[in-house]
Amino acid sequence: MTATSPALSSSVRTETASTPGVTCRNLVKRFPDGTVALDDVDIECPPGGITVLLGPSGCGKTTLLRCVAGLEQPTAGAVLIGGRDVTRVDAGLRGVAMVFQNHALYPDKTAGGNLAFPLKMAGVPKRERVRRVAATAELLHIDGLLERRPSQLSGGQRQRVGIGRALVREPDVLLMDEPFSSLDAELRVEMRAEFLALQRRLGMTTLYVTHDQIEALSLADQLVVLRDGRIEQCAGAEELFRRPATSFVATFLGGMNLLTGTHRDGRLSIPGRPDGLTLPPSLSAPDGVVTVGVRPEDLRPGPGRDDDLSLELTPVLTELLGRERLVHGTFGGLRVKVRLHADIAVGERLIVHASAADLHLFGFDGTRLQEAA
Ligand SMILES: Nc1ncnc2c1ncn2[C@@H]1O[C@H](COP(=O)(O)OP(=O)(O)OP(=O)(O)O)[C@@H](O)[C@H]1O
Repeated sequence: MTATSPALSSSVRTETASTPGVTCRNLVKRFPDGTVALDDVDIECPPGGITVLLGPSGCGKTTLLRCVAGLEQPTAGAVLIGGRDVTRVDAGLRGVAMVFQNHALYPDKTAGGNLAFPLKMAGVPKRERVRRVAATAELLHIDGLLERRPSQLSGGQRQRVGIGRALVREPDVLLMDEPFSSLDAELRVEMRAEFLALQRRLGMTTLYVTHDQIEALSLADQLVVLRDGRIEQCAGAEELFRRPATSFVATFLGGMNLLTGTHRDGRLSIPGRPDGLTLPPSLSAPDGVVTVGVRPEDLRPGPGRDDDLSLELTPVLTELLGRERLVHGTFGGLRVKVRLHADIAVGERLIVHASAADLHLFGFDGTRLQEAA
């Protein structure tokens, strides 16, 4: 079955001749040393939308981009662009451009020279080259910097040139591999917003790799979480955050607390807590090993209500986040994080509650058990 998100942003275009989507069909990539980087990956990237690939280091994100770009040949499966099978088509003929984390600019060329280079290689006549470089530079606000070499540019300016060098080719498909991860936090947020506005304006189908969950949530029309070369979940960003399909997705996106124990008759026995935990009556969990998930921001101090889950924690560490604090506590042998507005002393008793509606239930194999959360 092809993974495609049911709840995509309205800004995603329907497929037209000018905006092809990208399909990865049963992609497998096994490297000569036996490493399986992609294991039967099916993704449908909607035309004009941003599909974000998210997952831990080594899960296959870059390999997937490289297979779409044509820089890597898959061991099995196919890549389709606009419905056309391009698996055996040269990278330069796919209508795809890639932006790398480290910009990969030519140090000896000026910014303008870097922008013009891919056009020169493609045999674009000089007049047209000059026109396109000027238009791209204006788009990215680097028109005053075209005479400078990369060493004379700031990190953000260099990355603008990197993006410009991809856009100047007017690609149908833009592939971005952690493009802003080397920038400082403030600039990263600024560049991300600028890129989003630009992508919405130009509407090229985009595959975007990131480690950063905030970046993933803010950019994705469709979010794909990869784990060990396989798709863990593919959905719209909000859907994926609201209803993670597995406990892995739940912890990876939003750092959900997972309380795993053995359930019987409304009580969850947890290692190190012989008294266990009483589950809210409305949470219908099967008997046996289950995991109850709750996000740090969904736990609150103060009086509990009838259908709440209540936890008595021992705080072991607190971190200041700004207005809030992240309190790391223990509950038996489990670690639990809570976001609080007030400070709390380490070692002090802390009782927190969560509404049943904010709880997520996963089975012994980590898959989601309940439909609504
Ligand atoms: N040329 C190669 N030969 C052998 N194994 C490789 C090769 N390139 C990548 N791998 C392996 O394939 C797996 C996926 O690598 P990939 O670079 O796609 O992961 P990633 O999710 O992009 O990681 P990161 O976030 O750290 O960049 C890893 O186990 C990696 O070691």
